[in-house]
Amino acid sequence: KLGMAFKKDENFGEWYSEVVVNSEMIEYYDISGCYILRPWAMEIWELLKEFFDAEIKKLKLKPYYFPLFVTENVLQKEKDHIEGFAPEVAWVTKSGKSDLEAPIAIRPTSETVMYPYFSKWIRSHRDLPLKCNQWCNVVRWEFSNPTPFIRSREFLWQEGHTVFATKEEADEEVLQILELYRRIYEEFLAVPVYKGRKSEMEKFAGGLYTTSVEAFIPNTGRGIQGATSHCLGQNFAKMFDITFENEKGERSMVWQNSWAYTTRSIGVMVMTHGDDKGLVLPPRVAPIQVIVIPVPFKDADTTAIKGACESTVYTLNQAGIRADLDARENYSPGWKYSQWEMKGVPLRIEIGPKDLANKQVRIVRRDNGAKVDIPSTDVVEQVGALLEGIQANLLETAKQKRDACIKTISTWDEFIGALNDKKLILAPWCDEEEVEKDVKARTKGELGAAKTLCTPFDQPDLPAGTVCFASGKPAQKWSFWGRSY
Ligand SMILES: O=C1CCCN[C@@H]1CCCn1cnc2cc(F)c(Cl)cc2c1=O
Ligand SMILES: [Mg+2]
Repeated sequence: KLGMAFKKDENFGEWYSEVVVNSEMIEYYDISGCYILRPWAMEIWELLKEFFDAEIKKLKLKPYYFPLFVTENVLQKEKDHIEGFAPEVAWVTKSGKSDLEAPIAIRPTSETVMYPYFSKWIRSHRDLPLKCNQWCNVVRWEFSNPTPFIRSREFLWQEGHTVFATKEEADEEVLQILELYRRIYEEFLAVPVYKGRKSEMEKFAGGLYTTSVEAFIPNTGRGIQGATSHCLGQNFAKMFDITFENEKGERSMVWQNSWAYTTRSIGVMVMTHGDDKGLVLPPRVAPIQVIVIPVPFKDADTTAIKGACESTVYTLNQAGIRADLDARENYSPGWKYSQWEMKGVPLRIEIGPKDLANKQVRIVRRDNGAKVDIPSTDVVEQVGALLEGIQANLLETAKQKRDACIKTISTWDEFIGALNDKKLILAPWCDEEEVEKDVKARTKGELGAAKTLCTPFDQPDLPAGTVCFASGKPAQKWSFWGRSY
């Protein structure tokens, strides 16, 4: 069966589940919140990883792999680090029929796994900076509605954990990594994001401050954290006794960062670009950028047509373009068009007897359906230009849709109105946590409460005398508010 049963603008949740399955990214699994990531998803993950890993290697990050398991007493090391998270920790309590002496946790994140060894490895300033990154899975036994890529009980991520002698070095790296996350979203996934700082209430409790890139899903009117880069300050140095002897022979505590992005990024891309024909892939993350399909005609020379298709694929591959041939005999061209549209392949090339005779190929764009006939000799240049055009068009279109959802407000009534209109709200705020808590309390409901998403680095000017939309006190900053994933 082909085609979508649900429409994006009518049944977003069902549409999304259908797209990730029909495009062969996801297979549902018999444990709730767990999903099988199939090649069409893993190849995207690998393309993102290729970029990010190369970039952090330039920053001198070293690859590590720490154990999946952490003992109870180490995990509990610091109450406030894991307060509130305890219910989502998964525990191993038995092996075979026998109970383990002490339960062992499966890592939900790796601070407590790594930092005792950072303490052991770091003695002198010569051991700094320490730059550790691992690509792995983590488990968080969440109970809120599981969603493929977006919220799952196991997910893939990279987690960077770095250690510096000075706060200045840490502060600088936090922003370098955040810029890489922006690039992942805007340059690869074609998803617009805002860089900003989390509030004291929303930040990572164990850290000093949290920065993030924030996306927005217009269909649900919800913000979504794309990736996060924390400065941990010296909090974990204190917890885990990570100190070093500086040049003057004094013992000092280190400054640390930690940062991550996850397979959630793939789900954000699906939600942003998908349409009622299925997935729409940005070329820079498309496992197949061009699918070439022979269009045989009753007595036409099918061998010649197939030959033309094969040489087109070869020529494109030689130019570094990810092209493939769909020469399956048991499917009609029309069926193939629908299937590759469902999988979101950016370009389709059709070659039939007429095209062969005219020494041309027909190219069809997935993003806007445009068809163009081009001379076979120009195929590499034209395909390259079209792929760049699609990449840019997807980002621009997504930016316009997101910007159309932004509502700048100044009063409580306007805030509630915008919230009900599924807007991304930009509001003047007094920056008091009590007020943030109060807004959460006053907007509680089945759709979830409103919260601060981030305080964007790029601040509009705040006229003197502007008051906080919720408290009426003098506003200190503009912040993004809204419901979120
Ligand atoms: O976000 C990152 C970047 C990469 C490394 N980690 C930090 C903070 C992670 C917060 N966090 C997030 N979720 C958690 C869930 C848990 F069950 C426990 Cl015990 C702890 C946490 C927890 O600390
Ligand atoms: Mg969580």
